[in-house]
Amino acid sequence: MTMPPVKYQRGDMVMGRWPGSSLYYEVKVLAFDSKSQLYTVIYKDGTELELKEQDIKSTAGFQPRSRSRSRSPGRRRSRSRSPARTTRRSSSRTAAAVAAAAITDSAVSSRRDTRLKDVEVMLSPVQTKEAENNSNNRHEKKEEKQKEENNTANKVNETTEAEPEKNQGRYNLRRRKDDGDAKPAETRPEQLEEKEAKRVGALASTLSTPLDFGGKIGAYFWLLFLPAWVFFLVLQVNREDPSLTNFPPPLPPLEAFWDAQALGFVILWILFQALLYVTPVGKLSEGMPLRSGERLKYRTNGFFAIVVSAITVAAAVHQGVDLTYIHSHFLQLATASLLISILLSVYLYIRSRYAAPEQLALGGNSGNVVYDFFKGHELNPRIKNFDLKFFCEMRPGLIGWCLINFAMALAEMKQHGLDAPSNSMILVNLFQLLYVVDGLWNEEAILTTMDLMHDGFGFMLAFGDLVWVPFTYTMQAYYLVSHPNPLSLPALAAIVILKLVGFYIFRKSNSEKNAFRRNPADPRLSHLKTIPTATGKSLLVSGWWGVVRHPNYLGDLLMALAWSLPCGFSHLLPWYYMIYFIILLVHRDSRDMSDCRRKYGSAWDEYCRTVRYRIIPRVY
Ligand SMILES: NC(=O)c1ccc[n+]([C@@H]2O[C@H](COP(=O)([O-])OP(=O)(O)OC[C@H]3O[C@@H](n4cnc5c(N)ncnc54)[C@H](OP(=O)(O)O)[C@@H]3O)[C@@H](O)[C@H]2O)c1
Ligand SMILES: CC(C)=CCC[C@@H](C)[C@H]1CC[C@H]2C3=C(CC[C@]12C)[C@@]1(C)CC[C@H](O)C(C)(C)[C@@H]1CC3
Repeated sequence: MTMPPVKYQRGDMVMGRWPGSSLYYEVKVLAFDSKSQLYTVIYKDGTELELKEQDIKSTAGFQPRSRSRSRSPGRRRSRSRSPARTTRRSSSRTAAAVAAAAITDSAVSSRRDTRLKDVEVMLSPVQTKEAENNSNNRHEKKEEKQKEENNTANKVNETTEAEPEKNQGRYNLRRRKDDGDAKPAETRPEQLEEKEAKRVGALASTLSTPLDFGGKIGAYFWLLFLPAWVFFLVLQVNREDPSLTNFPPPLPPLEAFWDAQALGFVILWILFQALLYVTPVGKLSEGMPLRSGERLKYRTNGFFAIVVSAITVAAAVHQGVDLTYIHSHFLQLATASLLISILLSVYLYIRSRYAAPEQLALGGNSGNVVYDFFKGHELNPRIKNFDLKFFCEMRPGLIGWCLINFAMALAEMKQHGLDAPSNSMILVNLFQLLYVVDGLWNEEAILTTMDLMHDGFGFMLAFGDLVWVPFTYTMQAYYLVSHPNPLSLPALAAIVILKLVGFYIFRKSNSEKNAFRRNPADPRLSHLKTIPTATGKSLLVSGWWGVVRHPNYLGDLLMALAWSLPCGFSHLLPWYYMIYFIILLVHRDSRDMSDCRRKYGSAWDEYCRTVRYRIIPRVY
């Protein structure tokens, strides 16, 4: 069977109809999916849509508009206008003005959301002659409004008429279906047939997304560097003087890395956590809507899991189990975990090759085996209801981190003949325990984070969750075992205050965003201002998210500082987490910035203009 030729080519400038209206805007063709027969186009404000061929026209069929031709938006605005246009001038706003005007109290905006019939991006709309005639006759008033110029801003249109309703299901605004807070305005499952949604998912997953982490070469580098770095830290921290001047640490014989019993313990630990995860205790929480419109269910019983784990460990210690084994076999335990994370990543890579397109993440499809293996391609790999990514991120490594810290406290007592751990060790243990317990208590909030919503599950996260977190986040506690650092009372008090301030910012900001994403009409958030976006989702622009663009990172960084301070300043090694964390969060922030720019177009630009700093107010 021969396929009909593709009418529009990648890079063509054409006119694309805006969903639910008779308006056409100049768009650029980005891709065509032969399976779904949908074109991906990009509007001038950066919003991407998938359109059918019948909703695309070549520019030739459109009335030339002298006002918009070959003039920059700036020049157009400053141009003198005909008297006939003066009545419209007030709404011929600059992009910034429109978006600024669109910053509304969330109470108002959520009320407005429920009345919305359409969300419109104003991008120099142009109509076909036919449509214009009709409009002239039927909707004179509306036509007036539609003709107004506005090049890049998103605008929420409250006044659209019935026509959009019948059109809506034919268009696919990418990301709409994974929007949590767009229900009233956007998510109309009955209008979007399942088949259509699947096709959108399929198209989205085949689009190439920009490569992260230094691209293909970067992936090779990270694959080798990350495990090597873990071993470097583990070998270094054991030394009496773990300073950089003693680099590189002497390499032990290869056999020293391996211990079958250690592998057995790691497997047992993971199975134990898996058993707790599947135990039908606790809430079944809904994830954010996927591209297919589906919402997965997650068993969020993390707090139950850590409590049962703590009781089990306490009982084992009581029975005489020597947990200092973890300190003395750290290297072998790390090797065993690395092996498991590699095997898991191979499994994940293979199954992602057979996964349905709508189950894939938007990254990890470069076609390069190493990059895709590293980045991960399947969004939510599951064995029946067992969600591998969620489980790995929240259970064995995270709870294992606390177990290892506790073992380090016991090792410190044993090594120095103490009746109780040192103050520094207690602080590090309690601070990090609080962080983990909080994460598990608010486990549902993880469902609105980048990793869960957008990232595929591959080596990076599998290794990060099973090796990186338990074996490098425990460096401070490990360091303190052989490098005691007595703390004065004022120092101790200052560190505790720092931790609490950081924790407060972290928790409040994460909860605010999570509550808003889950229910934007939440009355507790009615005092907050928001910016509507073309996807139907809004952005918080006051409250914590109006202070900086990532207030949660700020709180996290303050806490990280409080974790390193108890170790003193004699070595750089216990500061490793702080340094790594700054790099990680700065990189995550810029990754998120470009993702959000792609998703929200000029609304995101407006958010960035309103909230100028990324993580630290007035600094960064
Ligand atoms: N300890 C560690 O190793 C570690 C590592 C990384 C992260 N973390 C912590 O994990 C938590 C989650 O971090 P994350 O990196 O996933 O990022 P995040 O800040 O939780 O999520 C970013 C997402 O939030 C939404 N968003 C951004 N600005 C918004 C606004 N103004 N209003 C409403 N929604 C907005 C956007 O998603 P949508 O618009 O699509 O909803 C954006 O993609 C953070 O607290 C972070 O500190 C810890
Ligand atoms: C391999 C490397 C260098 C990176 C992998 C990153 C990975 C270790 C982190 C990515 C997201 C992080 C995260 C937490 C732990 C570390 C990550 C998985 C988190 C579960 C820690 C506890 C918090 O309360 C949290 C907010 C739930 C965290 C969510 C993000």
